[in-house]
Amino acid sequence: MRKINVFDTSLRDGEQMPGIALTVKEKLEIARQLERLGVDIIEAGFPASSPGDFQAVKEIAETVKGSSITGLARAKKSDIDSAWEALKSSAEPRVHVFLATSPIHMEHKLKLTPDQVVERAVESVRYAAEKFPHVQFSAEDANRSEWPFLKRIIEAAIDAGASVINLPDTVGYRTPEEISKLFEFVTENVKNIDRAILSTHNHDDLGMGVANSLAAISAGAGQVECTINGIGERAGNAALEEIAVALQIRSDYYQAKTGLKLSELKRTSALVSRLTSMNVPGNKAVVGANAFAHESGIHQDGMLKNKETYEIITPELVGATSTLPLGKHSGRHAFKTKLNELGFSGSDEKLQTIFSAFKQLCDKKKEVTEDDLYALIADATDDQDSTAYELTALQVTYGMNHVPTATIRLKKQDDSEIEEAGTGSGSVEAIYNTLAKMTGGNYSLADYRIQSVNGGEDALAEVHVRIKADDFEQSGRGVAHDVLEASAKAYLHAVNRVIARKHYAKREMAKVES
Ligand SMILES: CC(=O)SCCNC(=O)CCNC(=O)[C@H](O)C(C)(C)COP(=O)(O)OP(=O)(O)OC[C@H]1O[C@@H](n2cnc3c(N)ncnc32)[C@H](O)[C@@H]1OP(=O)(O)O
Ligand SMILES: CC(C)C(=O)C(=O)O
Repeated sequence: MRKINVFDTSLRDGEQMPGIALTVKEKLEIARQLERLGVDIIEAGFPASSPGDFQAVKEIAETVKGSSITGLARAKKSDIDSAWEALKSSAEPRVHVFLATSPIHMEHKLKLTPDQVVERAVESVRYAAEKFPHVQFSAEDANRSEWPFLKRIIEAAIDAGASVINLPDTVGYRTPEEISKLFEFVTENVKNIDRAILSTHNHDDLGMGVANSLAAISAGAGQVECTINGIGERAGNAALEEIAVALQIRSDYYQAKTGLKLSELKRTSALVSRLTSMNVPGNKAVVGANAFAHESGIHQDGMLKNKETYEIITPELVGATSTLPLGKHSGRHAFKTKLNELGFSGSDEKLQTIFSAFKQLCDKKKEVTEDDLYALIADATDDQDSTAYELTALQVTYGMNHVPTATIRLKKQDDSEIEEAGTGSGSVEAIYNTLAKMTGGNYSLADYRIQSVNGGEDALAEVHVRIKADDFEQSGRGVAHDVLEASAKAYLHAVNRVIARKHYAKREMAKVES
């Protein structure tokens, strides 16, 4: 098995993604996690580009010692000097010098002739090699460059001191077959290539970033450049987690491995997503929320019988867990398993009744939660406790310099009514204090959210609450034209559900004991 060096550029090319700007502290936090993940080289930034990036690269170089740290520099002495100042304290100072080699970049962007580009590359690599023990040279837009010119500049860069040669597909233009041919050409024709490691760096404009990286590895690349969650300029870079897991799962095919601790992938993805505010799509390979979620009945049945029927990656490998979410496409096997987990041990007939109600609910609701399942169980098991209390009257007095007071009347299951008044520092708190007193529960409010239904002046208020009761939390929902009435209903809904849940658990326990 060949060892492939993983070069993570989330903090440099990844940060070039529109909408991302990381602080020094955030970059440091990500770098520490990349080190934990076992990344070989972390490209921490572009020191000459801003004082903030300089500082981030410097602090990462000073603190992260388990991975090699590098920084980007144009083919310019001042950029290389800046990189040296930022990186000199790192364990193995390493710089990444780049210069474009495609006709369009040389002529229109750099305004240099090919000869001038070679001269500038050699001068810069030589200057960098006087300071840094490791110099990487990237031929920007290599994949749209002319091959004889690439051969010439790569040989010159290696002779000038580059030990890594990167051939990026800067604009994500190539196909896997074309990338393979380029790497084969370079391996076979560059006369001093045995003195350098070849690296691949691919963008995802045509959705082939990962496939191109894997093709380059097959064709001889010893280093792969990628980012967590595939963040990066435009459509992003090749995703590190996808490359790493493909190499692991298909090691029979690629005959190559990385030194990554794959069980850190999910955590790393979540951290990068949180700090960059870039959501990971649910269907994203390896780290998406659905990557190990099986909803359809036939798949769930297969999974329950043998996980290998539908899972080629064990979720534990990447630090995730598999789930069988219940929804419109689920079948009886998974439904029964879930209900048993929730403590249901009723007859098959009861189960069938609950399953039918569940299927009807799925046609109305996108997501069926555990609370919904408890409610379905309670309904089907003749549990009348699901509405232990009903709100029949509510009055709230509020005024500046007055203590808000709520007066509430509730109807109990035996049709008797109770009334109580209570205060709070605000109107909602007054209602909740009063309801807690009346229902006798020891509840604390864990979450309170309000939204309007339909908008407009006559919009309904919809309130969602979560209350904490003993060792679990229970949600409740209330809708009314008035915000305070919706708030009271939501709280009472949650209390009724707590009571129903406790009764259900008690009855199941009694069944087990008898
Ligand atoms: C493929 C890539 O991802 S490359 C990395 C791209 N990343 C970034 O650009 C992010 C950070 N960049 C920046 O903050 C700024 O662009 C800076 C600080 C680097 C430069 O800013 P400015 O001096 O204002 O220049 P500006 O960005 O407008 O133009 C780039 C200049 O660098 C030149 N240049 C571009 N690449 C290179 C290179 N590899 N080597 C030398 N010069 C280069 C351009 O030709 C242009 O030069 P000119 O001013 O003589 O026309
Ligand atoms: C600097 C180089 C490697 C780059 O980011 C690219 O070509 O995409």
